[in-house]
Amino acid sequence: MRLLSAFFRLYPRRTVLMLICLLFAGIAEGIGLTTILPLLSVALGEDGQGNAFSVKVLSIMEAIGLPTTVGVILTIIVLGMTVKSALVLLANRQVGYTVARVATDLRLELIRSLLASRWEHYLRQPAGSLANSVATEATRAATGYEHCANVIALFIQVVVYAIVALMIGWQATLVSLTLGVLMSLMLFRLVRASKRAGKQQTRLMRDLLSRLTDTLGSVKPLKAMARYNVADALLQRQTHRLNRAMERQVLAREGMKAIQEPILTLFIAVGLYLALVVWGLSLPSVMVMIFLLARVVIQLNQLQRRYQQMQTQESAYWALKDAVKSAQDNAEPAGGSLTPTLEKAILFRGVHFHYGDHTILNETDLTIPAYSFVALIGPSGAGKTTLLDLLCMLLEPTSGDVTIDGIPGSQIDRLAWRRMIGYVPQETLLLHDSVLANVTLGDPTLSEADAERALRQADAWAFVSQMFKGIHSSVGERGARLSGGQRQRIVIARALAHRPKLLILDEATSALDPAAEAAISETLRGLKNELTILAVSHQPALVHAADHVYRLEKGQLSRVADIEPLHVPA
Ligand SMILES: Nc1ncnc2c1ncn2[C@@H]1O[C@H](COP(=O)(O)OP(=O)(O)OP(=O)(O)O)[C@@H](O)[C@H]1O
Repeated sequence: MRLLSAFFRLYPRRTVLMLICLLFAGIAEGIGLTTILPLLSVALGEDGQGNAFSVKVLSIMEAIGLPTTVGVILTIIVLGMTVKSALVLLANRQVGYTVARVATDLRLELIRSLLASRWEHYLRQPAGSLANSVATEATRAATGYEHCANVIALFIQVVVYAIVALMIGWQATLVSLTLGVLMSLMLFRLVRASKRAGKQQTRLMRDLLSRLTDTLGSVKPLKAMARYNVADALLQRQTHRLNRAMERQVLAREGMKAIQEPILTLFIAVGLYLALVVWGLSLPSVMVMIFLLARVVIQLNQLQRRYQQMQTQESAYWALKDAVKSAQDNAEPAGGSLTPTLEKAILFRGVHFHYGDHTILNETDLTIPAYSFVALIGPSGAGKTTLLDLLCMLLEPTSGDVTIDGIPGSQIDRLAWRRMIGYVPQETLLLHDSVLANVTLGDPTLSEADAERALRQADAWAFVSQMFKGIHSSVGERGARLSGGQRQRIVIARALAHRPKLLILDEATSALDPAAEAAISETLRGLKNELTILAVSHQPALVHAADHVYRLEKGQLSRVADIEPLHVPA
């Protein structure tokens, strides 16, 4: 019931409304049911000599001025059931809407909290696991709410039937109910088995999708080296384990179904034997009892099955909530409130940064004058990307300060600063969409003209305008219809589309041939009047286009005075 209280806290209005509808539906049904026995008494002409319960109901009807005829009693039964159905419909509507809401809210909560988390935390999240949470777990968690609502609805119905049955013959009902509850306790092992299998499903599904996403992301080398059977074997192992978890769920669910009915029927038979033979109740009373207790049996069956399903799905909800909580615990600290400008310079002063005991930057000083072109070189793993991450305020220095136009990073509105940056990463990730969508990323403030300008600046317009539908042509899955160099130019255009004040290029031209790289370097030099450029590169043309070149090595940053002359092939 932890799940119910969690949903109640999240959706109090909807849950209360649903509960009220179900409660009144139960009362309406109860009123309908209480008149079944009096109906039989009247139909059999017992007229005041039937059992005590019928006599009481009929006298109440007379007291409120209702004729005790078969027609009136039947009308009460029909009305009771109609009102009950209408209220159940209202309750189910609330449940249906809430189920959709639960899934949407959980998805949004997870995505928002992850995007607002620290960069180090985000990097630790496997992409497949995130996709699984958004697709599978959110849906399973929402279904959990549906099962939870059904458990409550069935519980109310069982209580109503039991109350009416108790009024007719309390001993027989009590015996049947006690035996029914005993049976539920006996079958509880199967509920626990389902819960365990559900938890396994959640964990295995996460692992499988993480592995699948990684494998699909690197399928080309795997195919080229004929190594995909290794990945395939791994995926198959995980899929089989998942399959076994699902089989355990089916076994527990079907086992419960198969065992429940005969045992409950046996208990009802015991109750009826006692009613008919031992306590000698009248035949109409026993007939109504059969009807009511049969309903109690069916509802109890369903209640336990729904509870079992709720337990199976519950783990998805808690897994999602844990992921959200962990992202929230790792939320980026609130930055400053000052609006940044970039008119003077970016300064690194005595910046120190380490990953664990691995020092990346050691008392580093760096000046990037506004409207200049700075290149950063250094061996692989020296910490160049880390320095860029510090500049984007994705990471924070362990000590020292990064200032923008004299304002320390901690006082700057971090999001406003990032909006001033155009970032071209090492990996060129394109969406399976048009060139235009890839450049604007769906930003409604960017027009087609902005995209065209950016494509021209990135030296991409020549090949884009040659494509079948020009800027509206699809780039294919991950940009598969373009060459590596063309993909890089699209990504550079994306970084320039919103007219950034600082352009950061992290090995952004590594896939270009020397002539194309020289052309882009020239274009970038031409942009210097509009923005500041920091390029991490080993490419000669970019390094030669820069005003200042720095080398990062073993945690130390040094200015490179002389660059070898550049030879660009004709
Ligand atoms: N999130 C991380 N956690 C721990 N260590 C990391 C993390 N990111 C990078 N590193 C380590 O920090 C060092 C610097 O990495 P970084 O990516 O900044 O180097 P780089 O100079 O950009 O390398 P390359 O030129 O190969 O891209 C590397 O040794 C790397 O293994």
